Amino acid sequence: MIDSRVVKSVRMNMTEEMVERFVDAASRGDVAAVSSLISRCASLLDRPGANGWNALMLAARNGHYTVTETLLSHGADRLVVNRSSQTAYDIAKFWGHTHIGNLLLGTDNQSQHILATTDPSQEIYFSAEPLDRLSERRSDATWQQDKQNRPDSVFLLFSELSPLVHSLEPSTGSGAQTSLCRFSSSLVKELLLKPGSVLVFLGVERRRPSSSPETSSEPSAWFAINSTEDPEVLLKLGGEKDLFWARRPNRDLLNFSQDEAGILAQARAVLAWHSRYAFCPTCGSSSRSEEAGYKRTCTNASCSSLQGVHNTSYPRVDPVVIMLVLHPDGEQCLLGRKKVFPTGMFSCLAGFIEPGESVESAVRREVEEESGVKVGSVRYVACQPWPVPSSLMIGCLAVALSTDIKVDENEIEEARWFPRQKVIDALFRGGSPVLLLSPQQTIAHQLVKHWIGCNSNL
Ligand SMILES: NC(=O)c1ccc[n+]([C@@H]2O[C@H](COP(=O)([O-])OP(=O)(O)OC[C@H]3O[C@@H](n4cnc5c(N)ncnc54)[C@H](O)[C@@H]3O)[C@@H](O)[C@H]2O)c1
Ligand SMILES: [Mg+2]
Ligand SMILES: [Mg+2]
Ligand SMILES: [Mg+2]
Ligand SMILES: [Zn+2]
Repeated sequence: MIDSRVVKSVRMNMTEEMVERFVDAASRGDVAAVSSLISRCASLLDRPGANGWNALMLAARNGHYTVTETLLSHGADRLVVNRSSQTAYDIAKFWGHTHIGNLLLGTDNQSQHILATTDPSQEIYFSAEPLDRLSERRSDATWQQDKQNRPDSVFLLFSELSPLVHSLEPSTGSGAQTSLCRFSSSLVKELLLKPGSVLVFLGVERRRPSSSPETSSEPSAWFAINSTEDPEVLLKLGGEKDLFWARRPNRDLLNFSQDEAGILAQARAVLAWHSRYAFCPTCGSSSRSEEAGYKRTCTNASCSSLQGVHNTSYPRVDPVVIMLVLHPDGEQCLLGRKKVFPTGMFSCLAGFIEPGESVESAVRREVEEESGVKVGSVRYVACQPWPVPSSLMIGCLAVALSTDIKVDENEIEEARWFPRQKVIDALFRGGSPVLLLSPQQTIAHQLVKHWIGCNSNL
């Protein structure tokens, strides 16, 4: 006679073994095994393995998109937590699998749609890093000279900080409307000898475009030049091509591909610093560019800036907080408009961080100064280099403690609480006379989208 306890224990072992096989398949990204095991035993879906992690968490941990999708399509519960109280979404986010995080946030078709549109590669405009900056090479004059002479090196041309660009055919499909004009060393050789030219080494390509011929085994170096020569004369350097200067910073700089925008953010901010620091901030003597454009040194031998390290000798970045303030009810957000905004446009509040201030304090101070609203908790979300001239926008979500609005009319014309649905309409159904958001290339837009995405799971 078989002891029923033995049968039960054997069954339990078999189930546990199956659970382990199932979570292991999810962890390895084996979609076929995951699907076949679910079809044999649907109850496996949310079962945790011995370490407390279920299949969805492991797929999220290891970046397996299709497995995550399969598990969700079978109804996996995305709110289950592991022993550290993390959901699969928390895990995907922690390990940087943004696309899986977005997938996990969606609860229905509507929010899937919303989230799908938040992922045009998920990169924040101006923040791509296609070049390796190779900072250790900046003081290697021989290496720099060699790179400047190479035929495959790329030179970008700026006049008064505006880049020389050409229009792209819409058929390129990248969404970019303009592209940076690339010059070879022979074309800019003479320009580099002019006293008003400033040269900055940007870095070397991390990846070679597959279409470009393998002219050398080394990746191409990129440089930026700001010239004070007559812009009309400079245009002729490009030959017959249809080139123009992208002059309006807040508009013309937003039409590039993600990679070019990243290069532009670096080049323009460093060149802007050169144009503003031609004279030493310590003694007023002239200063000269060194370290491939990453340092300016005072020409006055007795200047105290030559003793020790001084931040005035290096390119400057101004930190700015930009925040989407949420109403305590979680269903509205605070947006403001400056007088200069187009009609109907509202955006996140923003302000420069002051010396001796934390990000959180700056968020609370700027929101209260500009809108009269008091803010409690603050959470960092993402940042964006903003090369106008050289800010770093530090994007946060913040929760209001008070709701009465009293704007500082010097900075803001109007601030209002906008219900979630109005914001969704403005994001996904185009702007309306009621609410027009800033373009998607801005972090303000991305913060709003992020809030809508997060909220869809609540
Ligand atoms: N990418 C985006 O989504 C986005 C959105 C909003 C603002 N921004 C940028 O953020 C920056 C700051 O926003 P703001 O204008 O509301 O800031 P703000 O609220 O601090 O007000 C600006 C004022 O601060 C003072 N100020 C203090 N430190 C400064 C500094 N280092 N440089 C210039 N002025 C300084 C000046 O008097 C200036 O007029 C703006 O330059 C804007 O270009 C970007
Ligand atoms: Mg302010
Ligand atoms: Mg402001
Ligand atoms: Mg301020
Ligand atoms: Zn000096």
